Order: sequence, then C-alpha cells, then structure tokens
Amino acid sequence: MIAFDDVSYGYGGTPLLRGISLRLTPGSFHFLTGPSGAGKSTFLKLCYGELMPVDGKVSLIGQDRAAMSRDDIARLRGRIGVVHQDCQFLDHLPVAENVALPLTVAGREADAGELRELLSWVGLGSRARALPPSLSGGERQRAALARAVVLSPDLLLADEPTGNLDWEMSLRLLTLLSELNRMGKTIVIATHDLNLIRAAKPMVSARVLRIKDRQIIHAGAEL
Ligand SMILES: Nc1ncnc2c1ncn2[C@@H]1O[C@H](COP(=O)(O)OP(=O)(O)OP(=O)(O)O)[C@@H](O)[C@H]1O
Repeated sequence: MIAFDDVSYGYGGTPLLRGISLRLTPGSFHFLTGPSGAGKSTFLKLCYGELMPVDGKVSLIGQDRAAMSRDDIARLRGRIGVVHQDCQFLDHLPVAENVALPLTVAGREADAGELRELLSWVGLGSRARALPPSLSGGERQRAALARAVVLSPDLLLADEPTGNLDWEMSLRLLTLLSELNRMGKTIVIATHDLNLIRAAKPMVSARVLRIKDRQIIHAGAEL
C-alpha cells in the first residue's frame, strides 16, 4: 500500500529522516512513536504525498510519488484519509456538513442516510447540526475521524488523534480505529502515548514503528 525505499527527508537541508525503507501492507495496523520533534508528522506527510522525499522513493498505492501529478494527488485524497493533529473545521458549517466536505470537494452528493450512519458510528448522531466551536475535544476528534473516512479510504493516517483527550475518550477513539482495521482498512497512528499502544493489544494485531536516530525501527516485544 505504502512503500519507502531508502527515503530521506529534511527541512531546509537539515536531515530529519534518513534511509527509511519499509512497507505498510494492506490491512495492517501500525503505531508510529518517537519523541516530540522526531519526525512523526513528517513521516505521515510523506505517506499522504504532501511532502516529496529528498532522496529515495516513496510509492503511494502503487504510484511513485515523484511521478504523480496534482490530479493524481487529488485522487489519492479519496484513498488515504488523514486525521490531522489540529483537526480544523469550517466553524460556520454544522458538523454534518463539515464531515461531508470531502464529498463536496470531490463533486459528489452526500447520501443523507450514510452520513447519519457515519455520525452515529462516531457517537455524534445528536450533534449533526451543532457548530464546531460548540464541540468538546473528544467530539472534535470523532468528527475529524468521520470526515477522514467519509470517502471510504483504504488507508487512514491519524496524527496524535488522542493528544488532548482523557483516557476514556482515547479508548473510545482507539476502538473506532480498530473497528476500521477489522473492516480491512490500513491504519497508522502517530502517538507518543505508550499506554494507548498497550491498550490496543487486545483489540488489534498492531506493529509499532519507532523513530530513533533519524531511522524508523520496528519496535515490538518490549511494548
Ligand atoms: N514546515 C517545516 N519547516 C521547517 N521545519 C519543520 C517543518 N515542519 C516540521 N519541522 C521540524 O521538523 C522536526 C520534526 O517535526 P514533526 O512535526 O515531524 O515531528 P513530530 O515527531 O510529529 O513532533 P510532535 O510529536 O511534537 O508532533 C521538528 O524539529 C520541527 O520543528
């Protein structure tokens, strides 16, 4: 699904990630961890084509990133959903319309029934008409998750999705993400919360990637 071959990246000539080679196979579930500033968000940006590698090759769902046009990248947005760290919304539009926005942008009509089902899956069935500023942190994250999956992507990337949430809400979000994985979606969650990774153990068969010394290593047994 995603392949990195000897990929390096840095901002303004300062190396951040170096010589990364890995595969994210269809249906896999990965946590990506590492200290603040290690490059987790940067790695995710390389995975959804926002950034181009400085060296090496990134293949996104079978396409070489370097050979992709703007249209290819736009099409990719339907296959790769992203829950961003800051999950911004259009504050003047109700939750349901914010969640449906990727459909609108893709020129597709939102099916009211499917949208209702999606909102109730994330527990926001009764908040469809609410405006984003009135949502709690947990509600915002769940709305962001709904928006990220509204186009039914094959791969979902979540950047610190539980960053500001209490434990109960973190587990709720983790449960939703593991349900998506059981439905066959490939999932990558960037997090520095090791408790979250431990809590996922009974839910999914997850692998842990850790950024260390500019490299991404497979962590495993010790978590
Ligand atoms: N657009 C940018 N221009 C220059 N430097 C950047 C840019 N984006 C990120 N960086 C730097 O690259 C490094 C890695 O950032 P990144 O956001 O990928 O780390 P992270 O592991 O996700 O951190 P956190 O856990 O704090 O979110 C940081 O030192 C950051 O300041």
